[in-house]
Amino acid sequence: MRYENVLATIGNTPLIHLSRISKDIPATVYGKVESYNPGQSAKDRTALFMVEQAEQEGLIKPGDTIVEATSGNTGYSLAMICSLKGYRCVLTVSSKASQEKLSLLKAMGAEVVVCPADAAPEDPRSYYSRAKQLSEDIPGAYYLAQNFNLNNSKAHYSSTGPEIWEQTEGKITHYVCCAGTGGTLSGTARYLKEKNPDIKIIAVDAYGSVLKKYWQTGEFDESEIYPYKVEGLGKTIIPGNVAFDLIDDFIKVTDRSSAHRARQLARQEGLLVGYSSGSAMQAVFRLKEQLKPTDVVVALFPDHGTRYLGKIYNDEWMRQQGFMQMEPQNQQHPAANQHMNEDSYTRYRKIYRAYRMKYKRYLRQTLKSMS
Ligand SMILES: Cc1ncc(COP(=O)(O)O)c(C=O)c1O
Repeated sequence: MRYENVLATIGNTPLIHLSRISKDIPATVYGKVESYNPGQSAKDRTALFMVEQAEQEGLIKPGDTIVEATSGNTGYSLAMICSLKGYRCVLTVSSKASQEKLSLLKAMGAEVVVCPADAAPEDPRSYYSRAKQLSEDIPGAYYLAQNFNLNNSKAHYSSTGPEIWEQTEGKITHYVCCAGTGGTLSGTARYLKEKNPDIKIIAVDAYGSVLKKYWQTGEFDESEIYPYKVEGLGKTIIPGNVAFDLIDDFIKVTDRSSAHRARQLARQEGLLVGYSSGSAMQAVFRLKEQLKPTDVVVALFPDHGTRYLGKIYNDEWMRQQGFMQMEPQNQQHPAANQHMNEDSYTRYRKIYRAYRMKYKRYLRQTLKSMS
C-alpha cells in the first residue's frame, strides 16, 4: 500500500477475534483494535475530522494555533495533524496522564501545559479552564473542545460505525465501548442502531465518574466523583457528545480489574493494548451471563499499551496500587470497595473457604488425638 501522507492511513483498523481470552464466554468476541491507527489510538479519527471540519467552516487556517484539553491521546493525534498541516499545537493535560504520554506529545512537537488532576472543571487550574483561557489569550487560537464539539462523534459515525458493520457482515449484536467524551461510543452506536436497532450498546464507565449515574437518574451527582487511575475513561462533567438515549446498559469497572484484563489481553492474545481497553474487556466479562452462542460482541480497544509501560505493565506500579495483593487497596472512595472486589472477591472467598475447611480438619484431628 502507498499513501499520500500519514493522515491517509487513519482508520480501517482490524477486527480481531479474541478466541483465547473469551473461551469461557458464550459468544463470539472481537476487539476493534484502534492502536493500528498511525497515532496508535481512536483519537486520530476524531482529531482529523474535527480539524478538517473547522477548516471547511473557515474557522482555522494553517499558521493558526489549535488548543485542546486532553488526557493525552487526542493531544498526540492533534500534534501529528498539526505538524502535517502547519498549525501550532498547545495542549493542556491532566497530571494523571502517564509520563510516556507526555513525552510522546513533546516528541511530536506539541507545547504541553500540565494541570492538576484533582482540580474541579470550573477551577481555573483545571485542564479544561486552562485550555479555554489559553485559547482566549493566544491570538488566532482555536479551542477544539472535544467534549462538546459534535464533530467528535460524527467522526465515528462516518468511519468506526461503518467499519464494524462491514467487518461483522451486519452480525454484530453487542457493542462495548468506553465512555469519556462519548464520541467513540455515540457516533459508532448511532450508525449501528440505524442499521439494526436491536444491537445492544454497552457503555463502560469508571468508579469515580458521573456518567452512569447521570444516565440512570438524569442527576449530576458530585458525590460520585473521586480519583481513579484509568486514563480516558469516565468524566467529571457531562460532555455534549454522550448520546445517553442510545445506551442500553452502563457498566462500571474498577482500576484493578481493568489493569488485569489488559495484562491478560497481552499475554493471551498478544495484544499490547491500553488501560481502558482492559476496562472494555472487563465489561465483556461482566456481560457473560446475558450472552448466548449466536451473539457477536465487539469491544473497542481505544489505544496502545506502550503508553502504560510504567503503569499497568510494570509489576512494581501494580504492587504500589495494591493490585497484586489479594485485598486491593487502590480505590480512595469507600463506595468503590463494594464493587472493586468483583474479581478478587470470588477468589478471596475460595481461599477463605479452603482455609476454614483446613482449620476444621485440623481441629477435628486434634480433638480426636486428645480423646
Ligand atoms: C485511552 C482512552 N480510552 C477511552 C477514551 C474515551 O473515548 P471517548 O472520548 O471517545 O469517549 C479516551 C478518550 O480520551 C482515551 O484516551
